Amino acid sequence: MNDLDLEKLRVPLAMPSYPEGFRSGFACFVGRPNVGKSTLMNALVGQKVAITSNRPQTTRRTVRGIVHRDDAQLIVVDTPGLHKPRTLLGERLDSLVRSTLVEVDVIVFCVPANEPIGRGDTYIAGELAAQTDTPVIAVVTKTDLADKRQIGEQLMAVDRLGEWADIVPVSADSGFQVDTVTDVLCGHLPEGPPLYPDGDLTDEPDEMLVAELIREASLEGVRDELPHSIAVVVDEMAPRADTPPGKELIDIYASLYVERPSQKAIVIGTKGARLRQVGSAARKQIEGLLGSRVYLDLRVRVAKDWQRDPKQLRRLGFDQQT
Ligand SMILES: Nc1nc2c(ncn2[C@@H]2O[C@H](COP(=O)(O)OP(=O)(O)OP(=O)(O)O)[C@@H](O)[C@H]2O)c(=O)[nH]1
Repeated sequence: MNDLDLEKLRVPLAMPSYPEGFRSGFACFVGRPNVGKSTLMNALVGQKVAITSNRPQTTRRTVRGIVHRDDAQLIVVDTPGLHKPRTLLGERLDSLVRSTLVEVDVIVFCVPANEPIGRGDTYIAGELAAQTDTPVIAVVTKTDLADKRQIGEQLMAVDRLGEWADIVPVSADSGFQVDTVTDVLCGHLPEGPPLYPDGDLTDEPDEMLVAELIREASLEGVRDELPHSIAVVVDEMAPRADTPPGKELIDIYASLYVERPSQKAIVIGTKGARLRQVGSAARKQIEGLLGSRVYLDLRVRVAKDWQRDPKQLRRLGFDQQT
């Protein structure tokens, strides 16, 4: 997992010209798990770059999506949900979030419209109040799941939680106010040239996106603590040599790590049926992402208690973020 070196990214591209008053910069989303951060980011960018699921703490890595407009370029940084750390992985995720907060131009604090404000929201609002350098936009998400009165009450409740530069209700699902969120965020960016070439949607390496798609497929239908025990690493990814034109194929070898042998049995399923389903669902998504046919070789391995073991965390790519 790479630490974000936003300063390095601020080196402008050698652009021939850009309009007077063009703005560019970074926004990051915070909020407790499952409030819709990844879904909203995908809606802003217009393509699936961060995986989503209905299980809390799906996002473990910082994923960037890039929104291109005629007058601005907004780079969206998605972070894991801030939560009270229980494991070493949790601690590292929290410090990743904190280090991201100070480097962006605007912070988006997400609270869902359809759930009462809870301790998690209050905790994060307190963390945000402790920093005064970066403006915070409060966003009330999932408005399609609440009625008008509920949304109004939630907007007032969120207003009472802290000092926000703006409060915007939005639904990533229906598209309600998604453009307004982009407008408000772009308004907080400094003036400057585009930082990414036109058309780039993310700077995540393909291997990372592929690993996330496999992890997303493996989360379908698993229960309890298992989702947090799954990590995916792409071991090898390369176009197959000597394929005739039109028959190109990319070979991908990936390992799906769990923490205990009992979990391995669950992931593999009876006679390998579950793993085959996961492989086939992931392959379809990866083929869409890469625009090529894919051969996917998926192995399940046990990395005992990896969430608590610094050496294993390093091997699974969670080491460089603190
Ligand atoms: N109806 C509705 N559902 C939504 C909306 N946005 C997100 N969801 C659902 O809410 C769940 C969580 O969404 P995510 O985008 O993964 O949430 P997150 O905040 O990124 O979650 P973590 O990765 O756990 O921090 C998923 O099942 C989404 O489909 C929305 O606008 N409307």
